[in-house]
Amino acid sequence: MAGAPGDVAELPPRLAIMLFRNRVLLPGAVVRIRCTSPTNVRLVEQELWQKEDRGLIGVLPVRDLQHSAWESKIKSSCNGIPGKNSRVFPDGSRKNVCRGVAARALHLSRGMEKPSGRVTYTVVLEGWCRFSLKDMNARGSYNTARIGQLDMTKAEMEQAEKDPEVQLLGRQFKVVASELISALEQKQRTVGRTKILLETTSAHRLADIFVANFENNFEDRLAMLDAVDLKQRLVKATEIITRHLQTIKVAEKISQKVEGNLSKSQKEFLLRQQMKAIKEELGDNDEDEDDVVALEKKMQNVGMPANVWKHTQRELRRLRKMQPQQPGYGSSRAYLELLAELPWQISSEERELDLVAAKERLDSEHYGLGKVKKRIIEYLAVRKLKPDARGPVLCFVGPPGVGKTSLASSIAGALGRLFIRISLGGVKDEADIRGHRRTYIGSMPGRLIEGIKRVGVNNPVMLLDEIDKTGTDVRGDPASALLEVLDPEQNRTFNDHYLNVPFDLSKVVFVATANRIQPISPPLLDRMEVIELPGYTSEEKLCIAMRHLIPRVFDQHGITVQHLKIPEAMVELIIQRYTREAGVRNLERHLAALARAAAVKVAEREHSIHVAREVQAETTTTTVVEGGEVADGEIDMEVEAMGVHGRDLANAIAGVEPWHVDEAMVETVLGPPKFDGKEAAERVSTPGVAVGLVWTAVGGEVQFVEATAMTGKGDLHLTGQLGDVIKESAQIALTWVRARAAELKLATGAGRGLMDSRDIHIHFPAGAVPKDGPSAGVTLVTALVSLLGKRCVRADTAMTGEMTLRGLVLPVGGVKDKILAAHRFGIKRVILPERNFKDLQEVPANILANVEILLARRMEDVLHEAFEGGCPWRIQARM
Ligand SMILES: Nc1ncnc2c1ncn2[C@@H]1O[C@H](COP(=O)(O)OP(=O)(O)OP(=O)(O)O)[C@@H](O)[C@H]1O
Repeated sequence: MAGAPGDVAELPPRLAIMLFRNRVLLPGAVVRIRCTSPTNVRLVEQELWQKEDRGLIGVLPVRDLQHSAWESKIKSSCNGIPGKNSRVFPDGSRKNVCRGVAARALHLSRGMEKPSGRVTYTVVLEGWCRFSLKDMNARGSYNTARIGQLDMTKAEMEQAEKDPEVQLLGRQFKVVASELISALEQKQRTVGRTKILLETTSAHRLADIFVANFENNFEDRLAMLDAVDLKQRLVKATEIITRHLQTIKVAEKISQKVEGNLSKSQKEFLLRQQMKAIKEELGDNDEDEDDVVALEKKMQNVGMPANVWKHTQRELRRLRKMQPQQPGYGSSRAYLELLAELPWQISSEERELDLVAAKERLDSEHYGLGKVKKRIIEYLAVRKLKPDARGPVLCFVGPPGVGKTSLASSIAGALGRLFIRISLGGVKDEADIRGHRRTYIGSMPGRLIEGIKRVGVNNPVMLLDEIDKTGTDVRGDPASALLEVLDPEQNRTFNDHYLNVPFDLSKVVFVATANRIQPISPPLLDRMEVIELPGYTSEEKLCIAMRHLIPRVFDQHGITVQHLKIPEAMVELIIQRYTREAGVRNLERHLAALARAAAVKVAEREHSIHVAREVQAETTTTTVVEGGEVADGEIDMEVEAMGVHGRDLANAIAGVEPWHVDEAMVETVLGPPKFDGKEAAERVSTPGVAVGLVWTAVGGEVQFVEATAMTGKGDLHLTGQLGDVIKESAQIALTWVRARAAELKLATGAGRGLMDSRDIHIHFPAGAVPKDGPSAGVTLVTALVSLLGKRCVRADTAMTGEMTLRGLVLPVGGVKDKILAAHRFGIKRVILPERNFKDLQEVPANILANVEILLARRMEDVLHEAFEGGCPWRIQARM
């Protein structure tokens, strides 16, 4: 026996029969079965395992219901009754279709023997050819049957295949079969082996194999088994496979239709669900994803311009693709959060500008400053008439604490806009204004965008504080970035490097402040209108303190005039002895210190009142009986404790005298006076010291110049924080003095010796204030003449001015500030270059009434006024 299944030479007349419950083995099909029942185990053992040759057995399909019936039928009717080989159906009918398939074992394996002695076999069987059951013998340990071969032999088959009808049916079947293979191939199932069979195997054999492979229905398989006739078999197989093919096609169509009906968003939803599931599997936190959704929602509502929205969408997509642990996720998120938080469309409502109210507001918040307030009102009036007018940017220039910031905030109040202060002090990097590009690690938006984010509206009043303190270095020029900010043409599309999309700053009202004009770059200055605030006189400071600072400080510390009284005299004392500033910042600080001290006292008082009442409550819960007699049980009046907490505090101590600030208290709180008005007199009490007036970033300043002589070769040494110009001034001063030694009567005696053989050392001791102005020439000469003539300069005199080699005194700047500084310092006489006369108009009258101004054209005039009478070289002053 050889060849492929179906190519049957001859079957033996009797075969051992194995019953297949609800399964049909067809020729060409391969099954793997595990035999555990004693009958089958014995069958396998004897018919297959113990035979050297490959054994053949008969496989007979039976229905479940039939199974037991068969057992009995086989015993009663099938056995030994030829012609009764019929299949018994549940309805009791009998059909003459009792057929099976002879099968050969391709592989056999024997299971381990169990302790009970039982063994099992696993058999791989291949269907070989159909047979009919003639009779069954169940007398042995398993069934055997006499059989008759049904399938044709190879030679008969070849003959039959020549029939054109068989050939046609065969071709038809192969067409359907190959269609099925291609349909399955599309689904990427492994159908390779079946495909090969299609080309190499005859149609009738293929029919059995296809049905065995693709059809699970017991009845159909049974029908196939019954189809002994070739034509019938091909027709049956074509029908079964066609049906199978249709089912696949319909399923395909339905799934395509369903897919087509899914909208893009549904697909996205499905994909997201899948992603969520995957993330859950991976243990990734899904909160971030929810956050991103919230972020996107927020962004949809902030009214971004279309181009920004497009850009944002792109960034969002990028973020979604990232894992939260991935580097760059955090920065990408922070960036998107900034985009979501910026007020693209949010403006605070600008109320109708009431100029009268604005003026009242300015007056109520600031004392004096008449000119400044006038200019602000003009500025507001223009805005009222033409709201989108591209007026100049106001720039308040003045020393610290003169109210620049608070004026800007009053403008915001008058316009009904929000106020934001951007500090530009020390900004040297352009990125501080414009932000870093996002490629930098730790990049951030610039201060302007950051400020806009903080304030939350796109039309605030933005104060560019200390605009003069921006410097230029290798990291770029912040001033040029500011130019763009302040230019109405350009700030509509302000481009912050970090933001990377334009932001409209055109609705922002810019106000700037500076201590000095000089450091501001000319193009920037050109875009601004400078309003100077020079500093206050003592009288102005007193008024500011009484009207504005004290009420504000009290309010900030939760105390009232019922707790503390600061008399004017004490405020004056603080102004004179504890502060020497142009503004009122330190004054405010000192007043705050007094208020704090008072707050402590008030709190202590509160505590003592509280305890006293409680004691009273306990001891006075006694009975008071009219007539003065105490009678048990007769209660007329009960005395109750008073609550003195919280708001009752003011009432509780209402009866208590307010705390009056006196000199002793000022000293206790603020320490001993810092300035006593005698400093100048003390310092000029030795020859070689002169008092000059200089101008610095913090306004006018009093400056001592000390000159000494020591053994040397007649060199000049200069110390202090000095610039080149002042060094030159010192050289001119020495040259001038040496040239006039005789005239000044310095060239004789000790003076002469000092002049020629000794080094001169000039020192500017006042702190670390850099001094570069040219205006120290006059003071330097005076100090040298004092040193060499061994005469002291008048104690109450200060001077300012530059000079030429020929002794002409040149005009200088900042005269008003310098005179204010001298006044603060307690100096009574100021020597000025004659040509600065016009500057005196700016000096408040009350100052001029207190400080004597002496004007000089030549250096000799200055010297005449600087030294106290009796000067040996007294020169006629030309005033
Ligand atoms: N004329 C004034 N009337 C009332 N208060 C004033 C006046 N000038 C200054 N102040 C008060 O003095 C304090 C300091 O003023 P502000 O902070 O505006 O000074 P500034 O000139 O901006 O100083 P800086 O240049 O240091 O920022 C504030 O409390 C301010 O209200």
